[in-house]
Amino acid sequence: MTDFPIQLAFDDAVAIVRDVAAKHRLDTETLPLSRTHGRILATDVHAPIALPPFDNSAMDGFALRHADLREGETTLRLIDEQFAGRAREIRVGEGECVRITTGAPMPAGANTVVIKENTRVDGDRVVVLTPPDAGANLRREGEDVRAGECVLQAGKRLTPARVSLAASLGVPSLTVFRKPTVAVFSSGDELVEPGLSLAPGEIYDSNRELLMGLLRAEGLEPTAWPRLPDDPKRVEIALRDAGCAFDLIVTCGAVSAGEKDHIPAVVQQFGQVHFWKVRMKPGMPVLFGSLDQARVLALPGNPVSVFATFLGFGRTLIDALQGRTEPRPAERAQLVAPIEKSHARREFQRATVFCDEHGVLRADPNPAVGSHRLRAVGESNALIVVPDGPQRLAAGTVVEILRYA
Ligand SMILES: Nc1nc2c(c(=O)[nH]1)N[C@H]1C(S)=C(S)[C@@H](COP(=O)(O)OP(=O)(O)OC[C@H]3O[C@@H](n4cnc5c(N)ncnc54)[C@H](O)[C@@H]3O)O[C@H]1N2
Ligand code: MOO
Repeated sequence: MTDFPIQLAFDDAVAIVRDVAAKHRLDTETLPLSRTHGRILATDVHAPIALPPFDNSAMDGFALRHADLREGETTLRLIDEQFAGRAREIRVGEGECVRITTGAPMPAGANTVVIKENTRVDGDRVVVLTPPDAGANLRREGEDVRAGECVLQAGKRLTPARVSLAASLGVPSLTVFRKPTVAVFSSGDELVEPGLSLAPGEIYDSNRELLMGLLRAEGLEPTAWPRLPDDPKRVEIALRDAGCAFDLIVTCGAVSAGEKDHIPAVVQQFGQVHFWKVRMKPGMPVLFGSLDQARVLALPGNPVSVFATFLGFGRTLIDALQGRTEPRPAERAQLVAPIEKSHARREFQRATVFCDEHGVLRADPNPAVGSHRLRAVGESNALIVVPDGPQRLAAGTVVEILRYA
């Protein structure tokens, strides 16, 4: 008997990840706007000013009083000019107009802008060739944002558009959740650094680069720890060290049933296992736990399993630690070829997702079988999520996809 769930369903495992991470949500920090890109907002932002902050011209032309215009041509007297920049004290009176540029504040008295191309200028006379509609080419104060409105909500990811919205409101800094610090471990006596030569039985370490890249793609700055040998004491010391210093430990390998799979024992003995082994394929031996101040995501060593478990749990964990409440957009695509499976586990299959000529997103499954076959991951750009239970999915069936490229 264990005091943690084992062999649990994928959705139950995701729920545990979300729950545990929410309880260990990271603290907040206030940063200048330029450093908030990609971060999760921790407090709502209310607009300190309206947007636009004043009525202004949408075009280069002449500001005028619409009531002065007649059918056909109208000649107005050019009395001044107002360019984008500080507002001058100008008033447009009857039969008058003011030269104006895009973004310049509307002078008092004017309510319409005629674009330059619809005029003929002769000294201080401006002939309006065809009358614009009343209020044409104006951008009204507050039409985009009213002062005091909540424009950005806590829990949302700061995209470039959202950061620039804060900038347009004159907000110089934002309070965001801290990014988790991450230690990455690969483990196994068979692993060799690319560039060195292989002795019989050895392989190159590919998972470390895979994890470093996947974590960096999430906006994190992972630290690669020296590779772990298959030595229980060394595994214990390294993981416990990292547990004191990092928010998140991501390991790969040494988590299954082999004699050299030491990671579960260390987490169990010195920390807490939240679950071990999930009904998924590949990635079944995945473990989630806590060690000192860190959450531990221990991924199986097979490269494709690393991929499936990172996309399946890693992203959820990183989001929840950072207080993200805005869900990532769910994506679906139509199968190009049928998929059949007889086992009960949720399966993650490599596929190439593309948009066909009718604008329909389609997923072409990659026929490679085996969680060691990394090449097929590189040749694909998404994982198809094949639901729990035996399935016979015909071509054309709409399936969930997890895109990674
Ligand atoms: N008797 C059982 N055997 C296995 C089980 C099981 O339940 N009972 N599970 C299988 C499954 S499923 C997987 S997945 C693997 C996972 O095992 P581990 O997480 O303990 O990983 P390792 O044994 O250390 O390695 C598995 C495989 O991946 C290669 N590997 C490991 N690290 C790297 C790396 N950094 N770069 C490239 N390749 C790596 C390693 O050499 C092995 O070939 O266990 C099954 N066995
Ligand atoms: O499920 Mo393992 O993760 O087959 O490769």
